[in-house]
Amino acid sequence: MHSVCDAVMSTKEEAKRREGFKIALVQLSVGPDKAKNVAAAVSEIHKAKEKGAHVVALPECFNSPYGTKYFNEYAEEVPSGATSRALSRAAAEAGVCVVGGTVPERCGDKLYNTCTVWDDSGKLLAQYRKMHLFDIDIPNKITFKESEVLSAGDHVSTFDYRGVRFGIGICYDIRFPELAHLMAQQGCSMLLYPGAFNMTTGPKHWELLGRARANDCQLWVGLVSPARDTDAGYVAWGHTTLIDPWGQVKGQLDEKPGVIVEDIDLKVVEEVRSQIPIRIQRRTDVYDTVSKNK
Ligand SMILES: NC(=O)CCC(=O)C(=O)O
Repeated sequence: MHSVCDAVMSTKEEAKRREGFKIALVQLSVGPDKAKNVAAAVSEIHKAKEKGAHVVALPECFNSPYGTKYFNEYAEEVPSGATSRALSRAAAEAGVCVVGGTVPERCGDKLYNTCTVWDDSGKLLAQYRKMHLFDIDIPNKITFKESEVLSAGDHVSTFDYRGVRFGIGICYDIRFPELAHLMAQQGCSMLLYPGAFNMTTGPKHWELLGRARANDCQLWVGLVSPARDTDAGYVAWGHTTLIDPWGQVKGQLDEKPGVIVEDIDLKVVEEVRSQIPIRIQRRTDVYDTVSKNK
């Protein structure tokens, strides 16, 4: 039987929980050995738990090198594939929520760039397929065409954990403020973008876009990259970054493997939103962003 004292304690604990949580953004070294990549991710999930993390986020394409020629070979079904099963088990064993970066997902004859999210019992909480495919051509710098191999997702994906609503975008998705706005409108306090920018657009836009989305949606943003491997066909910028709802960088790695473990204070979301009330000042009589697909 629960006493009044127990009830007061649990209300206090609940109130504290609502104030925030600890996040780990893991910048992994990714190579051609899939099993090794997945084992490294699992090991980092356990280490993050030891550092007190409640939510652990991995980078884009963490089980495979990033490149159109790799996606078919490394693709797995969700949630039956080996990588899904390993993430589910790691989340349950460590007792954390795992935002599983991305993996090439096979579904029928289609391939997607997909993020899976696992709760602390190992249950699949969310599955998001990259909506804006990375097709760019900057002459003499970088040409990339994900759409040669991948199909685009068409659903916005948010999930709730510890009473907090999170939204997911994948890398190039961050260039599209409409997606971020939809997730903010749906009640998100934090957006997580597993991403692998490159040596041309990374220095120019990675932090800028993260700060822009944090500032215009007034929420926390986490950008999670693989570490840089200069021998890889696609060289990632790295610089995993955590940004607060004021648009300020609260933590940033360089190009090497590493992890950011930080407290996420949810009161800052309310503070910014009440002090600069753009959310209620939007001229939706003139413009709007609406979702046509939940
Ligand atoms: N993996 C990606 O979507 C890369 C996006 C990118 O580098 C960009 O500049 O945008």
